[in-house]
Amino acid sequence: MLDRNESGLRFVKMHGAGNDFVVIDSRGKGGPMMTAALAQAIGDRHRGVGYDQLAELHGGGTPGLKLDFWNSDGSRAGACGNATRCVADLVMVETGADAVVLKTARGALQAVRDDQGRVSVNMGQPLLDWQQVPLSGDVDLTALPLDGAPLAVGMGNPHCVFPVADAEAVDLLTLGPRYENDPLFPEKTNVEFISLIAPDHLRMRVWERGTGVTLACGSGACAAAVAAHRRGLTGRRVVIDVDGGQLVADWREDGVWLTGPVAYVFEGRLTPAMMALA
Ligand SMILES: N[C@H](CCC[C@H](N)C(=O)O)C(=O)O
Repeated sequence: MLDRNESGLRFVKMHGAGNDFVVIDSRGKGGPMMTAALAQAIGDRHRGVGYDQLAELHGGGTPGLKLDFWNSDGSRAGACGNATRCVADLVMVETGADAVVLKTARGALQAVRDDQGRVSVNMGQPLLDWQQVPLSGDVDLTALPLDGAPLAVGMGNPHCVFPVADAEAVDLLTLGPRYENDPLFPEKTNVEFISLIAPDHLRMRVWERGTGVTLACGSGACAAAVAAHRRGLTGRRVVIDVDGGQLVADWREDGVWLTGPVAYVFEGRLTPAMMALA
């Protein structure tokens, strides 16, 4: 057991609309320390802390703050909109600023806080070429025998978005893993089912690559907004009802802006026994 004087690796548990994160601060420590084995151990909801994504903040100074993402199965994620919003809030609280730039595999992402305490991040322009999503070839997904004629959208990570009549009725536990692992997606994919509530309002349920069913997915919300707009279902700005709350995705000239709530849950320290699993 850790006593009060013993040091351990500190973390903060946060969530954005129920999409939950362990945030590890490795600033000023000579680089990131996370390994796939440790990420997986911390991600275990029974033997570890449990999370949808782990976000490790590192770097700082002139090169800037950097953010890496891990899924609970120990795989890496190139983008995570909700964790970016949460960590941006954490940094803004610390600095007193109301804007911050975080460098991710997706690029340098700009985040701002509004007067209701919600945090927005510019997730960049969607990647729509098959090589960039990526898909395994130049295939027209609408011609495939996949239910609901999906659209593939890259947001720094792959998404397969199925517009369906009723997202509520979808068997997520069967269809999610089926499409996640379809050979059409060489890096696997996140899977979203969306249905139209109004031209500025969608319902979305999500199966995340490397994690499973989650209560919300920020990059998925961006991909859903892009897919729905391209299908002619919605305008460029949509409110998206997810299992854990509401997100807003707004496809602007400078990229897809994702807005939503952030919440702090607890702080903790990982024991040496957990760290030994690294
Ligand atoms: N929850 C995240 C996305 C995680 C994506 C991850 N599951 C992947 O492998 O791409 C979000 O808010 O954008």
